[in-house]
Amino acid sequence: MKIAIIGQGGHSKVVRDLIKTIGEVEIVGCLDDQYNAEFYREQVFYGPVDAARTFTEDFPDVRFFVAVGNNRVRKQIVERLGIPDALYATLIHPTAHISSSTSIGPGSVVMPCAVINTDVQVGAHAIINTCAVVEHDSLVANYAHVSPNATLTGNVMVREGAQIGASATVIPGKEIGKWTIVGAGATVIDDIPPYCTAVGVPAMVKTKEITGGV
Ligand SMILES: CC(=O)SCCNC(=O)CCNC(=O)[C@H](O)C(C)(C)COP(=O)(O)OP(=O)(O)OC[C@H]1O[C@@H](n2cnc3c(N)ncnc32)[C@H](O)[C@@H]1OP(=O)(O)O
Repeated sequence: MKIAIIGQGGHSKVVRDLIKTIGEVEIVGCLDDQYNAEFYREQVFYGPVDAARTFTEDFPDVRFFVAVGNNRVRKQIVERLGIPDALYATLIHPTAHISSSTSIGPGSVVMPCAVINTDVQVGAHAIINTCAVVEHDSLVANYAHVSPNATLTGNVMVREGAQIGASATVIPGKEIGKWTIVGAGATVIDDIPPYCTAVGVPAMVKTKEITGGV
């Protein structure tokens, strides 16, 4: 598979490393708004994000991956490009355990040693980060991020764009509202509303966002 990576920050570095590990995937494009001109270096195309549209015409077999860690920015880029879902790659590290009954949407990545158990749904452009555990019947919706070492126990619903911070735990059956951030190390024992930040053990709502979602 040939792939064009969108975004050149820290998350992108890890994604490119994962791609090397997978093998059989060749990076043919690096797109980021830090490039204001289009050019080739060592047979790899570099250019601004919007070059992705013309890229699909020149290289119809290329798949795209938005490797931007910020959930909101990732969504904004996907919406701005309007590329069909089928042209996004789904990337899974070979050390991740994924149940055969799990579905993972386009543009999502599963990092090393993550475990995604039975009947989980992972939406599009989501991140299941290093050593995260997503237990049975849970949902990780579009643009959500389960950070390194976080644990979603059974039947947990993580709504669109929400982030579960590193090493946080959500007990069974709880819902994390869309675009909410659960702080690192939190233990969630109640539903958390959308558009807020919740921290601590047990997790309490700390700040209500005034900006809303994307
Ligand atoms: C590979 C990767 O890097 S993947 C990325 C993984 N990233 C993470 O896990 C980061 C998760 N983010 C956090 O935990 C952040 O601290 C957030 C989002 C919860 C809060 O960030 P900010 O909005 O910048 O809050 P800020 O640092 O100003 O702290 C606000 C208050 O919350 C407290 N607080 C912040 N984070 C936490 C936390 N994780 N647990 C407990 N309390 C916290 C602060 O002590 C402060 O308390 P005070 O008002 O009593 O002084």
